[in-house]
Amino acid sequence: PLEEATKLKSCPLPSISSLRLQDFTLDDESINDQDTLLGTLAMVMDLKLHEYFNLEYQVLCRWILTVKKNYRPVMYHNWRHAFNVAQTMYTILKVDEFGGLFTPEEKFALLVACLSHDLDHRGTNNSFQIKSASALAQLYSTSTMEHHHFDQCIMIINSQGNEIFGSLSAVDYNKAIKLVEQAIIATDLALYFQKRTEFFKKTEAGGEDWSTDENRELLRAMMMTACDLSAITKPWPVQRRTAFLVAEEFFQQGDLEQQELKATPMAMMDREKKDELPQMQVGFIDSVCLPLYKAFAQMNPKLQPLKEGCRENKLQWQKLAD
Ligand SMILES: CCCCn1ccc(=O)c2c(N)nc(-c3ccccc3)cc21
Ligand SMILES: [Zn+2]
Repeated sequence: PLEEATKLKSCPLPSISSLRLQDFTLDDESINDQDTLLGTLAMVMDLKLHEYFNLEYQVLCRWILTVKKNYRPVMYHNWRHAFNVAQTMYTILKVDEFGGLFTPEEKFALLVACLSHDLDHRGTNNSFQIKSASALAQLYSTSTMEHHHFDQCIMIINSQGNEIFGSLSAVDYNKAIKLVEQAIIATDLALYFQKRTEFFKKTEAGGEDWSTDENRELLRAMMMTACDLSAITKPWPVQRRTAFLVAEEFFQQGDLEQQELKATPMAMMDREKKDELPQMQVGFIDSVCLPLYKAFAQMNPKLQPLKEGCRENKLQWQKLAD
């Protein structure tokens, strides 16, 4: 039978505007599975990355299909989440002042990392790996899931017919892989908390030189978090739906902790406390999300929609909490 990648390769690409891929308010529910694949192809092609890496189109198609297949059908950390994160990253990179800061290698690494950053997620977080002494926790004691996601990403990139970095020299291949690793590991929120104070100081002070290697690495890491959490910035109906998916995934972990680990889950994972969700959402927005989107809005007014969307959702959750 005709290979899936060959079928995908023969499909005409939708335009960026027809799928609204350059909108921060994009609701992925409006896009069918096939179009998430074509939309990903369209974003990579639009950034002219295939030319720069003389990427064979068939290899790019096969790689995207393999990545999508390696996401599990969990409530939140599934392929759709990876696609949404990549679409937000693409939209940020299309803001000239941001796109202009990064080389084609960095842009491709960021998109590859967004699409790969939660590969093979089981719907449980790092602390669950440690508490359950999972095989993954035996392998990686810190940023456990993030190291596994990177491991899966490399396994796919090195598997036959999926070698998207296949045309690179050994030196350039290692540089690309290092950029992807930094970006995927950066999605561990524990590392975001460690690095964000330095980032906020630099964005508040203004006049920072973001072209230095150190600052570009910091900025790439903060962009990964901003994209990873970007569901919190979406129009209310989209955010509300996503929040319930996240909460349900958390509750399923809480169920596992009670049944298998005989442990008491934390409030955010305890379905007996689901009435506290609106208040927890307000706390999450205030402590984790808003400061980050405010910093990005300070860097460039074209990123205001992220901050405004996040603020609007806080108001909506606050109303439900009162
Ligand atoms: C695994 C990390 C997920 C982070 N995350 C990404 C995007 C989101 O939209 C949301 C959301 N709406 N809510 C939460 C949340 C739910 C209950 C208690 C505390 C926070 C988390 C979240
Ligand atoms: Zn994620």
